[in-house]
Amino acid sequence: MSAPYIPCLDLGSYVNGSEEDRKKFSDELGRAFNDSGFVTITNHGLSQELIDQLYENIQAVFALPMEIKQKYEKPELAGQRGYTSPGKETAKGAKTPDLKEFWQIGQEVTDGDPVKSEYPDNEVLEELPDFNKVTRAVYTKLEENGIELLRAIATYLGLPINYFDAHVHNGNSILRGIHYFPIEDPDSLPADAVRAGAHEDINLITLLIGASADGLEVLTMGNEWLPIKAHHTDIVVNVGDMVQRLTNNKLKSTTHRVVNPPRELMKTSRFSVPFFLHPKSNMDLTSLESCIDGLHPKLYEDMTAGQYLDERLREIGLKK
Ligand SMILES: O=C(O)CCC(=O)C(=O)O
Ligand SMILES: [Fe+2]
Repeated sequence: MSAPYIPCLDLGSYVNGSEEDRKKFSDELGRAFNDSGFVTITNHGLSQELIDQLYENIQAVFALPMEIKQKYEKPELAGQRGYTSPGKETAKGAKTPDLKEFWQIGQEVTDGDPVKSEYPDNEVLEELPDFNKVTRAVYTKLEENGIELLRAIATYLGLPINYFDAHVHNGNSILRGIHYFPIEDPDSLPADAVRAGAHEDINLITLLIGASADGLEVLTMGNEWLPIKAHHTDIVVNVGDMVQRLTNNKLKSTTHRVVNPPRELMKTSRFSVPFFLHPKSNMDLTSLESCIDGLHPKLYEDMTAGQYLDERLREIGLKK
């Protein structure tokens, strides 16, 4: 169950519901994104079996010896595919890198779309053949959910329901498996070292599969950190900077972080799997005219999604 500030919505009522149910879902989603920028979602169509397989596989990857994992670390890909070791990503504006390692999986283009040439190949993990199959299934399901959520947002914004469809078809989305590793000696850490420093997501929207332990917090409008209490099987969904830009801050890309566990749990791992839904790089993120008026002057420079992503990857240290 989530705190009332973060509503829990039934995605099944949108995907399979009546016109009235769909309108209600889209209004509630839009209002929440206008307010806290976060919701949790039930009835998302990912079976418990698939989620369990995902976690088994994610845990198995990070349990591999470092020399195996590093075979799949390609700094020239700016962490966008395969493995990224501890100490590489630093939240924008922070000095100390996050206490995490991660693995990224990107889009597979299979319909002859020329956008294929823009995407590096996925790293195929030879040691765990199931990993590639399971993560691909999760990628596809989360992408489908994300497209439905963007349709509901388009309706809320008064845009044609399929406004985002062509932009996200074969988009540059990323599934990221994260391991927040055990901290053996907390006293040896810099005082500002955290699992994930306060940040906003870069992409359109993020869908996060039930993190394996507490720790995720969002910054409320009252400037307080609120822990997210999602049920293990729920998906947490939040607005990213690309939707915030497009809507000239009508929908909020809310700051969030992952805090370190209490001292007695420092030696435990935390796993989570966000899916960062990105459009194709040529999507224009110029703020919608309908979101600009005397009370809401235009805040952002015009930019494409590709230009914006490039700028942000440099800011967080993944791209040199
Ligand atoms: O691990 C989590 O619960 C959140 C991760 C996150 O916010 C991110 O990777 O952008
Ligand atoms: Fe995030």
